[in-house]
Amino acid sequence: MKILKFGGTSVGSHENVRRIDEIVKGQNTPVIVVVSALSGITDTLLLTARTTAEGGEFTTGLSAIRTRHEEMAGQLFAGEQLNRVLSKLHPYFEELEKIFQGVSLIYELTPKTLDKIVGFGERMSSLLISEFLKAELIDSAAVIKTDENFGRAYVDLDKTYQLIAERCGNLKGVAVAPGFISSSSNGVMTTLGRGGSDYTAALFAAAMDAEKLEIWTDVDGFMTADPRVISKAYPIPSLTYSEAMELSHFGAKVIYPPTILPVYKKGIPVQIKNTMAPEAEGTLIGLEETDWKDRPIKGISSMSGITLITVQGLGMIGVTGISSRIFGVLARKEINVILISQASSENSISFAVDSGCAEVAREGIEEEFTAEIASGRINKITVEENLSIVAIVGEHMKHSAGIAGKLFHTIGKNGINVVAIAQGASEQNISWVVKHSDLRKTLNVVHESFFLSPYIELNIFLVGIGTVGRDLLKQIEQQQPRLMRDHRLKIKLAGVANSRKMYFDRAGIQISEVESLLKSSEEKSNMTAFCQEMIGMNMFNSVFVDCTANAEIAEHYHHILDNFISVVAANKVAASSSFSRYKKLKDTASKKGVKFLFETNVGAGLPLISTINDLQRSGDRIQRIEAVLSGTLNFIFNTLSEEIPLSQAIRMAKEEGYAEPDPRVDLSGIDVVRKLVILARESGYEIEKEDVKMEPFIPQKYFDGMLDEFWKNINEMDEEFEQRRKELAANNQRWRFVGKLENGQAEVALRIVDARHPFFDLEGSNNIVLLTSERYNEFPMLIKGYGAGAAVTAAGVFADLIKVSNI
Ligand SMILES: NC(=O)C1=CN([C@@H]2O[C@H](COP(=O)(O)OP(=O)(O)OC[C@H]3O[C@@H](n4cnc5c(N)ncnc54)[C@H](OP(=O)(O)O)[C@@H]3O)[C@@H](O)[C@H]2O)C=CC1
Ligand SMILES: N[C@@H](CC=O)C(=O)O
Repeated sequence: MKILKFGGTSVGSHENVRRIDEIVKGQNTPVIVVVSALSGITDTLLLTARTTAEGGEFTTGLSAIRTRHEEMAGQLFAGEQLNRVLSKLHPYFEELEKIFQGVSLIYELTPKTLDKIVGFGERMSSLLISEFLKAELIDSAAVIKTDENFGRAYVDLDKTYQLIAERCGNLKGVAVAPGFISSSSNGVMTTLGRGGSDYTAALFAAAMDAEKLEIWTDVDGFMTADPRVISKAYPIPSLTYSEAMELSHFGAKVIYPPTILPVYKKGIPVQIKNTMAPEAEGTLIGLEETDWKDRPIKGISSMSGITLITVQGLGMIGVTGISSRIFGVLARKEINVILISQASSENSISFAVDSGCAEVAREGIEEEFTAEIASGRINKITVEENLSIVAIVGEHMKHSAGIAGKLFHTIGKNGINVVAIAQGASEQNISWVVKHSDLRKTLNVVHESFFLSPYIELNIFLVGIGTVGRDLLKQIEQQQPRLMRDHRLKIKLAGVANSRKMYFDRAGIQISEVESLLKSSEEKSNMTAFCQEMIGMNMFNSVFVDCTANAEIAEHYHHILDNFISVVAANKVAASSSFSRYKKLKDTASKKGVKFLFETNVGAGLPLISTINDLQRSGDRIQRIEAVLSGTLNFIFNTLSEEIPLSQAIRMAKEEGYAEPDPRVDLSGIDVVRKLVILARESGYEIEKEDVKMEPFIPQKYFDGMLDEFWKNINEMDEEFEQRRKELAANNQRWRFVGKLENGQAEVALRIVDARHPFFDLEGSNNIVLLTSERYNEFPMLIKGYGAGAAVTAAGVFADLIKVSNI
């Protein structure tokens, strides 16, 4: 025999009732179908009852209940059968009307009367379903025996099992039973608590030693996390009874927790199935899980609307009876304690309750400890609101070292503050309290770090969609399928800005739509507002990517890193600003456990900074750097010819995407000074830009005015450069703009090199770096290649992004 339980949504429409019929017809064993009230009916019954007791009218509610059932009957039946079903329903409406009249006369609604009223929902739905399935109707109230604890009666299991077995022992086909309702030994109607229909089904299953209990609901089973918050959450194929209990107790409303015990005792498997998608596997609950045996964590549950109350005081230490008094008060006030945390110092006890009961709890405790509070032995009771509880659940956490370590490390790294923690010695559940505003991020972080997510997400906020930024987006779009396939990495663009507009979307911005979304966006670009929005979105694994050359934007890095967001910068301004600022940014990143990466600041995509870092970390010491670090200048010097004068070569460098947004930064030598400073600092030298000796090769007057004037006037230098170029060519010599660091002294200058010099053959916009270190001494390390350009620079930024993702 099987027990199939269908919830309110599953019986909420005639289409769904027809689905139930299909599901039941597919069974090849006797079946007891337990049903809830039609969706919404229990709430209407409760509301109407309460309104009536407060002097309101009941006719509207009653007529809504009547219409709903009559309509459903009209949709399921026709002709003679419809008349028969309606004639069976009408006595219920009449009885209900009489009860409401009684309540309206005496303005009183006892728990006993309320149980009587709400029980009508299941009585009427079971009538409709049994008629439609042409099944026998079992009166659950006659076989489930309880005490008279109305609203949530306690079941007399022995008696109930005996009565069910007697009633259903000879059942051959299909029977339908109302969920939720029961009766006392005096025959008074009781109920099993909200959600009690699951429990009814479990009682039938246990009494009949059923082969299986199937709970048919409107979700695909237990999910790895709350799917309303985590879009990547997916069904857990199997759980043990205790895992299901832990998960259902704590947020996941898939099954009513008391349901588990009767079936667990008999070892009856429970299958959670979706009535709307019967083909989905659902979740199988049993003594042992059938899948995911290697996963320590099966799911994450969460609960919002939590308040944490803390009783604290030096006078509590070593004093017996404090806990008993705290929880005694709460028990007397019928307040359910959801989580308890006490440090071994005994200096404080914190407990979490539903926010709706927090005030009553606080008052009760203050009253209980009036004397201790007055004498200062206990401080004022503290109440923290707007909290959520999150729990990870899994039987294999037991004796698995490192789970808590990994959990709290990951949470902390994402800037989430843990307000309180509790772990039972059963080691099946670690629960902790966070601010409600951190809930989404917490769930995402944990879901990902424990491999519950099918992929890792990196949330990108990109500023600057010019030569580099645009190519970066293109590369991400092209590479995304591969990253997903090989590394389970999804790069999600959550915010973008150029100098005019900005745009955000937590769900992810389609790369192909970036330009048009920015164009139509109503948000004007403003970096303070951008950072505010980005930080406020509180997304995990967030990275701010700066593909501008803007100094103001660089000012925001500290605030960004301080808020646990990594920074990847193509912009060189921050890393080459004052040493104290550079150091502060690095320290902040390290303190906050995020990354500040700027590999492309020198040599575009060439691995210069990372190589120096590796040498340093492995104990080497950089003694000397000699380098050509300007792609633009090298391109210009390689391009100048009789046909191409200086001014045209500069334009070409700009068009090729090598030059800075303002090419004077390249021509003045400032760009190379910045780069040399960055390399020196990464090599361990405390150096400022002003310390770098620079010999300009273009007169200062061309850099003083506006950019337009520069473009207009720079051709004045063409002739002189052509003259000098010819002389060099005649001597088989070339210009190279060289940066040098030696003995901590740095200089940049235009040098003339001949064919014997290693920099002579440096083509196009290439860069070259000779690193002399304690280990690379006689023969310095040489790194050479493209040192500018959209594709290589974007690739360098991309590589930094991948480093942030830690794949
Ligand atoms: N090009 C290269 O080879 C290399 C470049 N870099 C660095 O990469 C950075 C970008 O260079 P590149 O792409 O060539 O420059 P572009 O001029 O092509 O692009 C700059 C982008 O920054 C945007 N921007 C400028 N100011 C702001 C602001 N205040 N707020 C928001 N966005 C702003 C611009 O917006 P809008 O479109 O509205 O003007 C534009 O989208 C520079 O720092 C450069 O030094 C590093 C290595 C190599
Ligand atoms: N403008 C720079 C670009 C790379 O940093 C250069 O020309 O090298």
